[in-house]
Amino acid sequence: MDDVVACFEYYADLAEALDGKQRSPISLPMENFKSYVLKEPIGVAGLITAWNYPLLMATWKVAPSLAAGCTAVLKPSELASLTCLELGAICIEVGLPPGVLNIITGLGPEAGAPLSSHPHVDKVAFTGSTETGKRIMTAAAQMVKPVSLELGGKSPLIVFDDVDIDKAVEWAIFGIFLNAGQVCSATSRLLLHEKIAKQFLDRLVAWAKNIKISDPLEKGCRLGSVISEGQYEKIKKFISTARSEGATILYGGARPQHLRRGFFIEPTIITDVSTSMQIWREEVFGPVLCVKEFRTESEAVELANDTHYGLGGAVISNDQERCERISKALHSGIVWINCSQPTLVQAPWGGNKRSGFGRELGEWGLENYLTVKQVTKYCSDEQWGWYQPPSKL
Ligand SMILES: NC(=O)C1=CN([C@@H]2O[C@H](COP(=O)(O)OP(=O)(O)OC[C@H]3O[C@@H](n4cnc5c(N)ncnc54)[C@H](O)[C@@H]3O)[C@@H](O)[C@H]2O)C=CC1
Ligand SMILES: C[N+](C)(C)CCCC(=O)O
Repeated sequence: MDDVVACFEYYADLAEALDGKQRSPISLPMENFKSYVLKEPIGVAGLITAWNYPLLMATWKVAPSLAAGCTAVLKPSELASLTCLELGAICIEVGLPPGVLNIITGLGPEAGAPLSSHPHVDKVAFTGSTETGKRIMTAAAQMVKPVSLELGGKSPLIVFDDVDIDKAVEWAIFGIFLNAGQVCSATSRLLLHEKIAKQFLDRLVAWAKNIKISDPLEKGCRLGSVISEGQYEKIKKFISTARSEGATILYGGARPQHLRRGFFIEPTIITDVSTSMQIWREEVFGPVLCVKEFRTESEAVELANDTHYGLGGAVISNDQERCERISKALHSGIVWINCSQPTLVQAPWGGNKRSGFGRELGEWGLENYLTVKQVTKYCSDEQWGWYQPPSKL
């Protein structure tokens, strides 16, 4: 909720600053023309979001689209619509004019698809799976409608041998078990320097054992159930496929013994992974971490970039120059150094490759909903002079 509030406050400030940025002059190499730029709302924004951070993901789109001066139609996930409906109620309470923010609920094909293909929707911003992202892009293409897509990921976390083990282990845990791993940017592939691998894995298991798994409403809960039975079954299938492909389930992999009901899965750590395995290649969207070892920096980078995705990436090392080098080498839209997941509303958020394109948050998030208009004025008193003037007689 704090992040939701911070996001609305941030874009309220950017909305005010936008007026001051209008008519910004373009420097030209001649005097008889003057040009400036207007930034105008793109029109009606269609906003389609997923269930994993339902209110926050909606806010990342609603706040900048309204700040840009657009009207918006929000279609939250059918699995988690209530907080967005509550946002609608708050908008009425605070006097947002009717029609500025519209919220429609329903299934993807019935409510989301018509929004992405509708001729009166001028832009679609989407967060969700890569498969749905492709469908939305295809539908929007028929109207030559701009889209921004924030899709899945299989983000790497590289840990070198010069780190404080417990500090790094905590980031590794936070990077994959936060929100039960249902995070697009989760660092779900851990790359460990071979010199510390054994010690690191021992501590990782010790920390994983210590995670409080419970009803999320219970105080101190750090791992709740996953969203649905479908997701639960999908995650279990990923784990059983990893096992059948020859990987080792080092820890977890099953329902916690103290929780008989609910879609709970233990924090799961998988080793003996090869790069052809499904668990290395595909997004699980659950509390499942796969681990590989590396010897050299270049091997670490090669393994980190061995994915069709490109949302996040992280490196933990005490060698700051190495961290900078790796930040440049990673093919992703976000790099965390000596941490994983902290998200700042001021900084751009989004991915490359099959993780999508376009950036949310920061000033880039506002640009998503603005179109750029150049205004060019001829300011000479002279005749233009391209054609021969006809005789005045
Ligand atoms: N990377 C990410 O942020 C997320 C990834 N996922 C992954 O995707 C898998 C499926 O989860 P879903 O919730 O079904 O994700 P999804 O991508 O199908 O749904 C996200 C949103 O798109 C809408 N939608 C679905 N089909 C649509 C269509 N044809 N046109 C327009 N809108 C459409 C849905 O109603 C929902 O609001 C999960 O198991 C997970 O692995 C899910 C949520 C977020
Ligand atoms: C804020 N954060 C990083 C925990 C989640 C952002 C949304 C996502 O990547 O699923």
